[in-house]
Amino acid sequence: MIGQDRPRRSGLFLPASNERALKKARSLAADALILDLEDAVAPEKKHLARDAMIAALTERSSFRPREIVIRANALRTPWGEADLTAIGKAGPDAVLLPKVEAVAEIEAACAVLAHTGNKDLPVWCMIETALGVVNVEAIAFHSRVRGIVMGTSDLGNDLRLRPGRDRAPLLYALGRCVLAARAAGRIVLDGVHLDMDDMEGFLSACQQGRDMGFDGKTLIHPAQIEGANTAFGPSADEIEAAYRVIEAFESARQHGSGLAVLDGRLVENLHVEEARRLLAQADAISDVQARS
Ligand SMILES: CC(C)(COP(=O)(O)OP(=O)(O)OC[C@H]1O[C@@H](n2cnc3c(N)ncnc32)[C@H](O)[C@@H]1OP(=O)(O)O)[C@@H](O)C(=O)NCCC(=O)NCCSC(=O)C[C@H](O)C(=O)O
Ligand SMILES: [Mg+2]
Repeated sequence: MIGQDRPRRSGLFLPASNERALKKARSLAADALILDLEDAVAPEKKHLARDAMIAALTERSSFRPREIVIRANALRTPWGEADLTAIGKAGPDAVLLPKVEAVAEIEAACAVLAHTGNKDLPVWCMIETALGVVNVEAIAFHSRVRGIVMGTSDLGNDLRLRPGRDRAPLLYALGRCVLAARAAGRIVLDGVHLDMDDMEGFLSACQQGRDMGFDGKTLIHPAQIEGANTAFGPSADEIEAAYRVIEAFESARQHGSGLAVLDGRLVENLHVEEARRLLAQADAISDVQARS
């Protein structure tokens, strides 16, 4: 696993062709910026977006500590090969492949990247079709894949479902993708909430995604960043509870027991692992904040 230690609570999409958004992004508290060359960019602006992406990456230090991920067009489109060639040369933190349905697409993308001399670029895959969900286990376990990102809008369309406010019709696909990503040790990000005026619905979707095990959520507007960072980051109460769990367990170990009881609840090794993971995430967030 590479770079799994950094926070990915919020992954903000922005069209690479949007100069104002690119400028704004340098001041935003998103953990990752996903510069889009795909669906947010009109066909006549694809070249412009690619050039803007290359220019942005020559100034990458101005975006730090944010992770920079570029979403390419698929290789089956007229722009995919040129996108991957430019991305391979520019060297972002990761490339995001859209609408991945089979391992062969990852191999083909990696072959284009390798032609540029970039053989190690982490690959994130969007799962946003029925076939993608069916093949998500093989996709997640591919050795170059580091992240799985849900494309819930395209997926809903492909499945012909109506997500509703509670997203119940999407839950099987979301859960299956979390399962595959966790089994393979990958990052996994939830899909976007398109209604920018519906903050209540957005926050509820963040909580649902957090409860399901997602690392974070993809976003479309700066106003969504704070809610995602709060929902997917540990709260002050959780941090305090984590310290207490570790302390209680270590004290029990010193007295020769493999179990502790804290506030009437059993504490086992797995809870200590969970507490240490939470504290490591809190440290990673503090580190990012200190570098902002
Ligand atoms: C939707 C938007 C076009 C709205 O933009 P705008 O009209 O500029 O909004 P505001 O006036 O409210 O913006 C206020 C300031 O914030 C900046 N801004 C806005 N959006 C972003 C952004 N995403 N990243 C960075 N900065 C942003 C504006 O520039 C204003 O700042 P300033 O200039 O200083 O005043 C726009 O939000 C947008 O384009 N959002 C992203 C859309 C996108 O990328 N969509 C594709 C990804 S989602 C997807 O594809 C779904 C997936 O594949 C699936 O299938 O589910
Ligand atoms: Mg999509």
